[in-house]
Amino acid sequence: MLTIEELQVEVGGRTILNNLNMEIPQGETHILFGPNGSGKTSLMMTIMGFSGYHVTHGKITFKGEDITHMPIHERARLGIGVSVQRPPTIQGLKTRNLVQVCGKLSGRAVDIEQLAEEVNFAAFLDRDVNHKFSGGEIKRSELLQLMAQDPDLILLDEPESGVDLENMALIGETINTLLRRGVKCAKGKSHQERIAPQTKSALIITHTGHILDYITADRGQVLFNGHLCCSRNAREILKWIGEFGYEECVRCAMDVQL
Ligand SMILES: Nc1ncnc2c1ncn2[C@@H]1O[C@H](COP(=O)(O)OP(=O)(O)OP(=O)(O)O)[C@@H](O)[C@H]1O
Repeated sequence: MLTIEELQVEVGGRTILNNLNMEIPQGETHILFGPNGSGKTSLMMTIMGFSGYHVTHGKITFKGEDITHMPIHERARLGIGVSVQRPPTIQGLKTRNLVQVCGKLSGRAVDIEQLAEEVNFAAFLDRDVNHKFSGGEIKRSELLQLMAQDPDLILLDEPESGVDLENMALIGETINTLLRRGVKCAKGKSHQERIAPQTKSALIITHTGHILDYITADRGQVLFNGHLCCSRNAREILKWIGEFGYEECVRCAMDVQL
């Protein structure tokens, strides 16, 4: 579904990503780990096509189409959706109207009230986008926009940041719904029951790994200094990072390559 080849990206005159290769097949969820400043958000912004992220080398292909220099709205139409780490406050624009715009991208009729009920967000529809929203409310607002858009590739930048444990179950359940993974999450604990095969793909950035208690990850990857240096089971990676830190994780990956 998504293929990235020899990607080099410059931000603010600095090379942030270098010779990066990545493949996310249809139906797979990949987890992206990496220390602060390693380039995770830059990678996500580049895939989505935000301005300021200049591809100086390499190619990004989505559903067989070269999207390397495609405008952001065309990528959204093609089926890429993103929840960014710190979305802006937009005073004067109601959340309802933004969700409507997202729904139009999906090309189907969207029942905004019903979607909002699913993320316990109906009371926020007539508030300005993110204006005085709490951290958890911002995440729910982002997920509601994604539910309306219904993208085939979902990019999530730290979905658990600022979310309390109870709301984390709701966030996890919503992500599973977005991914078409039928998972039931009892409040306060993770209980997974797969009903249907996943048809959507996802790339999820996490530092804490809490999201892994709620979703099923197919693969984990580690980004270090703008390079992907490890690709294997996400829980194993999380355990090693916790025990030995990123430097050791990178050293181990280099040993494997030798
Ligand atoms: N617009 C910009 N101008 C200059 N440098 C930038 C810009 N945006 C990002 N950077 C730099 O690029 C590097 C990678 O940033 P990025 O946000 O992609 O890292 P990250 O891995 O997502 O970090 P974190 O885990 O802290 O969120 C950082 O050193 C950051 O300061």
